Amino acid sequence: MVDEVVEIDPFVDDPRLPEFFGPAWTAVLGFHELLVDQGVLRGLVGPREVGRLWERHLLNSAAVVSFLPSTGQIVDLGSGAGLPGVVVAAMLPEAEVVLLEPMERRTIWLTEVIERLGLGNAVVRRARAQEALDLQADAVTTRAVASLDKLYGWAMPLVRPGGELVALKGDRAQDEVDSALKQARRNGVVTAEVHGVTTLDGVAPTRVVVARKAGGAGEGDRVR
Ligand SMILES: C[S@@+](CC[C@H](N)C(=O)[O-])C[C@H]1O[C@@H](n2cnc3c(N)ncnc32)[C@H](O)[C@@H]1O
Repeated sequence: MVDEVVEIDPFVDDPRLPEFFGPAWTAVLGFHELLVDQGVLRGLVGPREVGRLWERHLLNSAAVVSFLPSTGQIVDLGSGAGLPGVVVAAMLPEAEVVLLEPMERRTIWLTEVIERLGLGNAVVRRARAQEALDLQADAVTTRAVASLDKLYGWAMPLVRPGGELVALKGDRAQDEVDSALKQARRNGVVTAEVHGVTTLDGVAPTRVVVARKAGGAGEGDRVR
């Protein structure tokens, strides 16, 4: 009789990881350890996710980084366990990353994580997006929070003119973009592009939606 099956993460000792994360490696590895140690216990990740933390969560989070500015303010809307925000803060040390999360229990975790990892460029803000309208970020990231039609209304008011929403999405990303055109226009989105991103060979590709807000130099004022 087997009580518990522990899935071994196939990427846990992958020698490509330190090179992929570069100077962020120590912090990202530390974040992985904290999630393994306390993530399930504190209700932040499901038990089955522990064996998939690298592929489904940490590398997946890293997929947004190439679409983000390296300086300025980035807001991670609905940060939860810190995905993708903590990974973004580790990989973009010159940017200020606001981990925006309404649930107190999760903000306590996020505060502990940034202290333990020494991420001086990250701050935690306890609020729903609709309550954080003073923010005017260069970019807003988000993963697993809501469908794009709802996200546009929550995220775009927090994006400065010419800034962008960078959303991790699944296989239906293009469908979401297509069915949220009205909400895109209403919220000042001028372009919405779906990018397929592969972080490491052997890791399932992910989709990133980049939606740019009107107001940048040389842009029209309607979604394409
Ligand atoms: C399913 S979790 C995803 C967490 C994390 N982004 C991830 O990918 O693991 C959704 C998170 O969004 C937060 N959330 C829900 N509605 C929100 C809102 N209106 N503004 C900001 N955060 C919100 C929830 O509290 C929760 O932590």
